[in-house]
Amino acid sequence: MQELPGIVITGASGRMGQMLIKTVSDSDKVRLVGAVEREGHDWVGRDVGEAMGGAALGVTVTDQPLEAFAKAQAVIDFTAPAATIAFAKLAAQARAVHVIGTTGMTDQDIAQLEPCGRHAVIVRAGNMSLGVNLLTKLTQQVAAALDEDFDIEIIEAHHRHKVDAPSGTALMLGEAAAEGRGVDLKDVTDSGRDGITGARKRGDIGFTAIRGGDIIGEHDVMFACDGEQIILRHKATDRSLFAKGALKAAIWGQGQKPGEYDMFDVLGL
Ligand SMILES: NC(=O)C1=CN([C@@H]2O[C@H](COP(=O)(O)OP(=O)(O)OC[C@H]3O[C@@H](n4cnc5c(N)ncnc54)[C@H](OP(=O)(O)O)[C@@H]3O)[C@@H](O)[C@H]2O)C=CC1
Ligand SMILES: O=C(O)C1=N[C@H](C(=O)O)C[C@H](O)C1
Repeated sequence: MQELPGIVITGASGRMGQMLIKTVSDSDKVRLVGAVEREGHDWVGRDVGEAMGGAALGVTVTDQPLEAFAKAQAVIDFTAPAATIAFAKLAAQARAVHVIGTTGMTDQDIAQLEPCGRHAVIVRAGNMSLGVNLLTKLTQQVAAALDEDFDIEIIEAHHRHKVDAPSGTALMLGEAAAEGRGVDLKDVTDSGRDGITGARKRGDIGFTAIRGGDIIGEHDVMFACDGEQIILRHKATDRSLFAKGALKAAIWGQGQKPGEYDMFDVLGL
C-alpha cells in the first residue's frame, strides 16, 4: 500500500501554524511528519502536540528545515516573507511541494520564487478558501461588466496582530478587478488616504484596511455609482477554512509538474 503524503508545517507555533498542525494531524489523507520553528524558539525540541497544550503527536519541533523537508512530500508555509523565500529554496532542494499562504511579499520576493518553481511545485495564494477564490472570479466578472461610472473600493478587516496591509486577499481582489477592467492595478491603486487627498480619480481602485480585536478576515468589494452600490462580501469565521484549503493544495500538488500555481488551479476555477 502506498504511504500517505508526509507534510511539514513551518511557523508551527503561529496562529495558522497551530491550525495547520491540527488539520493535518486530524486528516486521514496525509501524515504530519515535521514541525519547524526558528532557532531559539522555546518549542524547538518539544513534541508539537504537547507544545500546543494537547496530546503528543510524535513529531518533535525542529529548527533544521532542510532535514525536515527531506522527509516530506509537501511543506505548508504560513510565516513571513523572508522566511518563505528561504523555505522556498529548501523545498525546491528537497523536491517537496511548497504551499505558500504567507502574504505581504513584495514583487522582488515573488521574483525569487521563480527559480524554485523550476525544480518543485509551488502553490501560492493570498487566500486559500474556496469562498474567497470564488469571490475573486466574481469580482473580475462584475468589473468587466461595469464601466468606470462605478468606483471600485476594497475594504478589508483583520485582527490586531496582522502586520501587512492591504491584505493578500484585498490585493487578489484588486488584481481581479483591474484585470476585469483591462488595466494594470499598479496604475490605478489608491490606498492609505489621509488628509487633503483631493477628489477620487475616475477609474482608481481604492483600498481601506481595518485592524481590530480578533477579526479573522472580512473583505468587501464595493462598486459604487450615482444612485446605487453593488457589494460583494466574504467573511471568514474560522481559520480552519484556510488550513483545509492549504491541505487540499498540498495533496493536489503531488504529481504535478514543477511550476508556480495558485488556488484557481487547485480548485479548478
Ligand atoms: N493565504 C491564506 O489563506 C492566509 C494567509 N495568512 C498569512 O499567513 C501568515 C502567518 O499568519 P499568522 O499565522 O496569523 O501569523 P503568526 O505571527 O501567528 O505566525 C507566524 C509564524 O511564523 C513564524 N516565523 C516567522 N519568521 C520565521 C522564520 N524565519 N523561521 C521560522 N518561523 C518563522 C513565527 O515565529 P515567531 O513567533 O518566532 O516570529 C510564527 O510562528 C501571514 O502572512 C498571514 O497574512 C493567514 C491566514 C490565511
Ligand atoms: O493575516 C491573516 O490573518 C489573514 N491573512 C490573509 C490575507 O492577508 O488576506 C488571509 C486571511 O484574510 C487572513
